[in-house]
Amino acid sequence: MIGTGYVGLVTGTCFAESGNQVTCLDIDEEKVAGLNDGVIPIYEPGLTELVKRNHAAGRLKFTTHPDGAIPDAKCVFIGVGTPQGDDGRANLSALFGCVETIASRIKEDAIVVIKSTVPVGTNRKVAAKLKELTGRDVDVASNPEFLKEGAAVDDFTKPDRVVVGTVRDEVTEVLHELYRPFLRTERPFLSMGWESAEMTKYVANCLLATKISFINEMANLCERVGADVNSVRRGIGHDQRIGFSFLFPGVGYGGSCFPKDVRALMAVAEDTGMTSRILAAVDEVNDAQKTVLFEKVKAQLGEKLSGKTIGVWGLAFKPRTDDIREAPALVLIDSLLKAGATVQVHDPVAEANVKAIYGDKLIYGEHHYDAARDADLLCICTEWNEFRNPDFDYLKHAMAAPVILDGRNLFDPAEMAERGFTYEGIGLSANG
Ligand SMILES: NC(=O)c1ccc[n+]([C@@H]2O[C@H](COP(=O)([O-])OP(=O)(O)OC[C@H]3O[C@@H](n4cnc5c(N)ncnc54)[C@H](O)[C@@H]3O)[C@@H](O)[C@H]2O)c1
Ligand SMILES: O=c1ccn([C@@H]2O[C@H](COP(=O)(O)OP(=O)(O)O[C@H]3O[C@H](CO)[C@@H](O)[C@H](O)[C@H]3O)[C@@H](O)[C@H]2O)c(=O)[nH]1
Repeated sequence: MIGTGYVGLVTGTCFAESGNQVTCLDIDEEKVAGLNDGVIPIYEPGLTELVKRNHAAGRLKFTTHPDGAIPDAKCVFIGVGTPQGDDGRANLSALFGCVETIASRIKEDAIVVIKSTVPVGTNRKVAAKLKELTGRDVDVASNPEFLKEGAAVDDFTKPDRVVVGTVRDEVTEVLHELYRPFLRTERPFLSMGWESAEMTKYVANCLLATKISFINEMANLCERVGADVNSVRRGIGHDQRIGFSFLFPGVGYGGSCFPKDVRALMAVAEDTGMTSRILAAVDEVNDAQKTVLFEKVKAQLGEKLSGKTIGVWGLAFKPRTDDIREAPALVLIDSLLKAGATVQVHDPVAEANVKAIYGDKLIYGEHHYDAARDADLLCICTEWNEFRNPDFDYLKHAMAAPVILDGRNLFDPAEMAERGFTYEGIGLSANG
């Protein structure tokens, strides 16, 4: 397994847990040294125990030396990052770097499996590159990953489906065998061509991102017309063609996947001479949604925020992760700091990652009540469970003014009014 990030470490560990011998290779020496000492570099529920158990059992190894990982492998998975490049396209330099590393070491009948999210056409290019470097046809398979951060182990071990793109049935069969332990509850193993597998990953993420931007736009409209988006959600969700999932309005989607994958698919379309107007709108609506809380802050406190103290609950792009990549909270924090506010923050696990960027520009509360203490206003950016049931009396007295702007709709506006708070969510209305 090349790459020990969210995808590589979870995949490698889960394959070890199902009895395979797995060696994880990464260029980050500190990360690998830590993993060999039982230090897990990311916060992901359930992962630490699994890594430690399989490492202790000798089924899971970590190395920075390609020779210690590749020559014996039957399958070489690539799970390195494919971040957004300057032009919006996926940057494949790490991935093709791996291809070079693999080519000189891979054994004759091994399969190279691309797990990273890659633009359509990449598997074909990797196969051509391997042929150029090795002088023979190396088996290449696309195996996109659909896990969500914060639920990664569960998603990997109980997938809704496994998708593989191959050009040879024998390769499909090896991968089916590998995934069989995770497909015991009749979950489908779907085999298709390279391009379809690559496209499946982007289409899944882009449809989910589209749902979020759609409901965010509708929530903003609800707010203007006095409707309540939660009532509307109930009104539409029971229609089985619509459903309830991924229709929670908020401060925009973040993370390392949706923003970059929407832009990467737009670039794929552009390369064919087509403009994806829907994806352009999804991206634009999301960027705008990340500014909604700041607009609400200004509506409450005015344009200039010097002398004002703002509390922020939640920094991670979603709960149960320490990942802050493209997190909406950071967009808000940047605007607050620029307007001169003193910003007090709290996140149950992502604070260290934020501190590494902002240092002493922010005040870090040990407890979420600390971030609200003496604040003129409190913003909620991530729906951590521990924020859902605060002691409202305590909070009201701890704050300089009882004003909450909730980017995740945790509370009921009518109840909040009764508790004596000025409270606004995203598309909520006291009219119900
Ligand atoms: N994070 C997710 O939830 C998720 C889910 C599904 C798919 N994906 C996709 O999976 C891929 C990986 O994402 P991630 O979030 O795990 O990334 P990540 O940034 O967390 O981890 C990538 C790892 O690869 C290592 N690396 C980079 N170049 C290397 C090289 N040449 N050799 C060995 N190691 C190298 C890095 O040191 C790092 O540890 C991306 O394409 C992403 O779009 C991510
Ligand atoms: O109704 C919703 C659902 C999600 N979000 C936001 O959307 C973002 C992404 O959330 P989620 O999808 O849960 O997290 P990721 O870990 O980014 O997972 C997505 O991206 C991964 C990487 O490609 C895929 O593998 C997963 O299937 C896909 O869900 C977060 O900022 C959420 O707050 C909303 O605003 N409203």
